[in-house]
Amino acid sequence: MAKLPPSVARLRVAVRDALADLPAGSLVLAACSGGPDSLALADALAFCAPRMGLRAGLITVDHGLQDGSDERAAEVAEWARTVGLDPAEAVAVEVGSAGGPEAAARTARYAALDTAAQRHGASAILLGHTRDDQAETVLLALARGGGPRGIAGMRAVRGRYRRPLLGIARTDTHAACAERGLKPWTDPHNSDPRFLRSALRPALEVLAATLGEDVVANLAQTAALVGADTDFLDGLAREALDACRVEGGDADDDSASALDAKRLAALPGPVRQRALRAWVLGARVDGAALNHRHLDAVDALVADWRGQGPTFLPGGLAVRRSGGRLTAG
Ligand SMILES: Nc1ncnc2c1ncn2[C@@H]1O[C@H](COP(=O)(O)OP(=O)(O)OP(=O)(O)O)[C@@H](O)[C@H]1O
Repeated sequence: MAKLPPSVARLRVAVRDALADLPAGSLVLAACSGGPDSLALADALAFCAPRMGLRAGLITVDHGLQDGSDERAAEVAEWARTVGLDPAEAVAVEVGSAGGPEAAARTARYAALDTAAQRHGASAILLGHTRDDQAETVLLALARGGGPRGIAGMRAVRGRYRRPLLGIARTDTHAACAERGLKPWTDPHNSDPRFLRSALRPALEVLAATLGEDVVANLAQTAALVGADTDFLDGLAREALDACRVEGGDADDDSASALDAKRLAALPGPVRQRALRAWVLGARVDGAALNHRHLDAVDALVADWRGQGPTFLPGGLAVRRSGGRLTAG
């Protein structure tokens, strides 16, 4: 019997490990662009799922942004049927313009994937982000001053989404496609420098040439380490937040409860700042527009209190301190 190529084996092990906790009979969907990463992922899923007592399907989203994208999506769905993925669906979406082309496509894509998962009762949706994508994410977060939350990069599990390939090199997904005779589609955006990630690729190549090939793995490893620390601190912050809550504000008001400023001030900075972030996010703030300057201003009401006025957050939420209490409304 021919030996399994290492790239194919690594992908299958990664997919198997990522699905190990799912009960038998669960449906897992691969989100597949038709590109090499998610095609290799879908192929590994088609192999692993039946051997694990799981059901497996594929969703490909047609963003309608390029000529022939509908045909490409139909081809991906057709291929999926041939390898036994069921459901195998091409879903067309309308892409808006909010936040720029990449963000608008992403928003439409995730909405379509969520809807498909609900329609089919899927337990998990798999994304094909690789170790190289993770390294790019970390580099971008470092360059933008993203802080630990940004440097933690993409999470292996986020709600129903899973990323089995975060530890797998892009060279492996490409090799696996070649070994398995898969014909990935090359997204012209992936080499279009107008798109930020594409623009980062040469920067990573320079870093790898200067510091050694391990740079990509090390950046991805940094994300995993920082992610674990961040999760731990977030857990402490949630407990601390609950301990700081006091009755306050208008009983009819569904805004966040009031907080005891003195108790907050006694917390270590990293825990306090995370607790305050969790608190405002629970108070109908526009989370996507919330940045560190907003959070610093909220923190100053506790840690640098000089009788200052309210701090206004995206979405119109006002955080104020009075009578030793912090309220948001
Ligand atoms: N049109 C799409 N339909 C379904 N899923 C998609 C689509 N585009 C992206 N995805 C999912 O999101 C992941 C990340 O997409 P992105 O375009 O950033 O990645 P990529 O590294 O170019 O991956 P790929 O080689 O799979 O295209 C993909 O691996 C795939 O799981």
